[in-house]
Amino acid sequence: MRHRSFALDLTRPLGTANGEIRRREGFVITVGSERDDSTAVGLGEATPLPGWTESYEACETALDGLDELDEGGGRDEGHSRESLTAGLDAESTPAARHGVALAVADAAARDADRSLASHVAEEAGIDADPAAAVPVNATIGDGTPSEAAAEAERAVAAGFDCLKLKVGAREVNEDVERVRAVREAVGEGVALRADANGAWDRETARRALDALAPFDLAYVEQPLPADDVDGLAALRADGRDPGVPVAADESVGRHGIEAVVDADAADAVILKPMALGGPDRALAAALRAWSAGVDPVVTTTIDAVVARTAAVHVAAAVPDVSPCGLATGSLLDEDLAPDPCPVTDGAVRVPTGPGLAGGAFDELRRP
Ligand SMILES: O=C(O)CCC(=O)c1ccccc1C(=O)O
Ligand SMILES: [Mg+2]
Repeated sequence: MRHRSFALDLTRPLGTANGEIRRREGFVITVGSERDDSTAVGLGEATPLPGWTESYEACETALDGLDELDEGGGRDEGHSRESLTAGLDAESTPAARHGVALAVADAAARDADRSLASHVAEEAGIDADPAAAVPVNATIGDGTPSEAAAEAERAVAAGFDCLKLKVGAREVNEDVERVRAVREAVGEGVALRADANGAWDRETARRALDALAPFDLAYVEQPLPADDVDGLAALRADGRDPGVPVAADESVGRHGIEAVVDADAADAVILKPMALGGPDRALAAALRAWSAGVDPVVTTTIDAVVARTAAVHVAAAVPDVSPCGLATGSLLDEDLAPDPCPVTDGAVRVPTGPGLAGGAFDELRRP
């Protein structure tokens, strides 16, 4: 196993209630084949986002430790590909575990000559064939009402029929005007989501949801802080008509899918493979949600192309998946490789494999 670092700037900062995301720094990870050196090299990506995952430094330390273990012991002493993943803790170093688990899964899928989606679906015990395409939402950061409306119009012109607008960075009244401007700009046929990133207290959240109800939002993501799982449950149990459905994001990362489902805290859950510790863990969480009647939505943490493509495969493995937050490649100013699944008509085509995307990342697989 090897890793090397990368840094990518966003085209412009993505404004959220929790500050701006300007730059993404992470690691590309490769693992060798178990059969011989000429076949599959698995590729992974660990792109930590503090607040959501471990720090860059903690991620690097975890990966360094694993590299040493791999070199010191070698496969003869039982350091199989799978045991690499087992050496990382998903709770304390989710991004590092994501990167390694992805590289291991990619190598296994390539060895079996099938797509990553097929591989992770089978490992998760899913019978249905993975989807050939995944619907996606456009992601619109904080900005004035006219900026938001202009971005929304551009997204709809580009084929999106589901938009997610960041809210909670300004006063509720201003966010209501932003959502109104977007709804007026795009008309009724487009699904709108809002993401408050935990910005509101209970009273403000109630006021915001009541004021946003006329605009027919598909859901508001994380209207309350991550720790207020009971508050989320109370917000959605209120029984208002029209009500605004609630999605949990940060709460899933902080307390786990089980706690969110058990508390009846959400209509939908946002699942970020990078924050949950790997494609396998994100897919398991999606199945847990799905079986409880909670709608799973897979998103990136504004990752580079390797992790973004992996998240597309995870989403493809979820039966009848709702639009996912995977159209984040355009937010980056540059990338590690050309995108093997660009967005057309509001959806991304799932690469057929083998592994992540056939030969699309061959440059990155070189030592
Ligand atoms: O869901 C999307 O559209 C894109 C992903 C996204 O919004 C996001 C990206 C990085 C960190 C947090 C979040 C979030 O959903 O809160
Ligand atoms: Mg969110």
